[in-house]
Amino acid sequence: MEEEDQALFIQEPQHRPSVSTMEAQGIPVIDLSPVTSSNPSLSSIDALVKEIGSACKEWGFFQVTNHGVPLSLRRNLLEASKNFFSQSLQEKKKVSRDESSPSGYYDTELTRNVRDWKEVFDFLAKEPTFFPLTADELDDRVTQLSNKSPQHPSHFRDIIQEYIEEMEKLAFKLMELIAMSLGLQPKRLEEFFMRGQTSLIRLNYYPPCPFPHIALGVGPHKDESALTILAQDEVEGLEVKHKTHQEWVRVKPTPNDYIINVGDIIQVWSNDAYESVEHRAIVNSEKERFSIPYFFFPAHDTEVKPLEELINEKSPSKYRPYKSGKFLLSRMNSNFKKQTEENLQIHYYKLA
Ligand SMILES: O=C(O)CCC(=O)C(=O)O
Ligand SMILES: [Fe+2]
Repeated sequence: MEEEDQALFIQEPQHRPSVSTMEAQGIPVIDLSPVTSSNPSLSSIDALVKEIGSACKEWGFFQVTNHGVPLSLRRNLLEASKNFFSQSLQEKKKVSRDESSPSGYYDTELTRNVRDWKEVFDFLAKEPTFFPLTADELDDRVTQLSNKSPQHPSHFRDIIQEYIEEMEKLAFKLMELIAMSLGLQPKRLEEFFMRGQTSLIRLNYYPPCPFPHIALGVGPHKDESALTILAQDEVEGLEVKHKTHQEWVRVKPTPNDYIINVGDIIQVWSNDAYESVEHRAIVNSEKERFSIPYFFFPAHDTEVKPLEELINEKSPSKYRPYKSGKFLLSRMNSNFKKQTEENLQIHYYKLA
């Protein structure tokens, strides 16, 4: 990052990290071998579906083991990410994100209008990605987005593409399990992703921060995705807002597992049965930290609304429909440039 004015990063007192934050006890660790091994038994899948359902309901966050993603691939991508970010700012800026495309390098992102202490590199999972041209709900013009590729490291594009394929496989498996846990047909949610996707992978780099008590790596937010699959390195930093006692709890790094969180879209599809949970990343003054979230998104023109099977007279729809791509673009715009008003949140679509 460039030499910066500290004032830009200062969080409001209520958002500042606390030194005494507890390490989370009980974030569910779920073994996916029933769906990743070659001959699973029906009863083990049944038990898995139940575990996923209660993790989504109670936490909105869980970790998965035996997920089937080759560890070597994850290590290679982490290595490539380290190589990329270790370059000079001038080199990194050759692949800068700009207002017309969300892909590329960026070191001035905001979350809810405060600067994050981080650098990122974003890469679209599909090329081209069809996306709304503007966030205006009345404008139906569509554009095609493509990726920026750094020169260095040399195999960057191949590694990231291979990794995205693995993330997609895992995301589809998780969507099936989540659908089943809601009492839906296993493939019920797949259709939203088959016509296209706006899925995105992000390389996060959090440099050591000289004032970690007043800044954050990523400010508190909920992911706009259907779900997110996060790889963290061995340095802790992720914190999750506990659903019942509303305190921040720290997620212990598990370098071989993945952290899964329910995003805003599942919250709406499930009509609030599963909620998208607020989370943030803290920074520290000594160690750098890397993380790699994969945000799984349906086609941009997907009209997101509670699923018919899950609403009835007794439990009516809690949301008015919105277009997935419009919401995402509005958030991308407000993360890119400081706004005068509060940025768009999922509760905006909530029916009174
Ligand atoms: O770095 C982390 O652990 C979390 C990152 C995150 O929440 C995000 O990029 O949306
Ligand atoms: Fe996030």
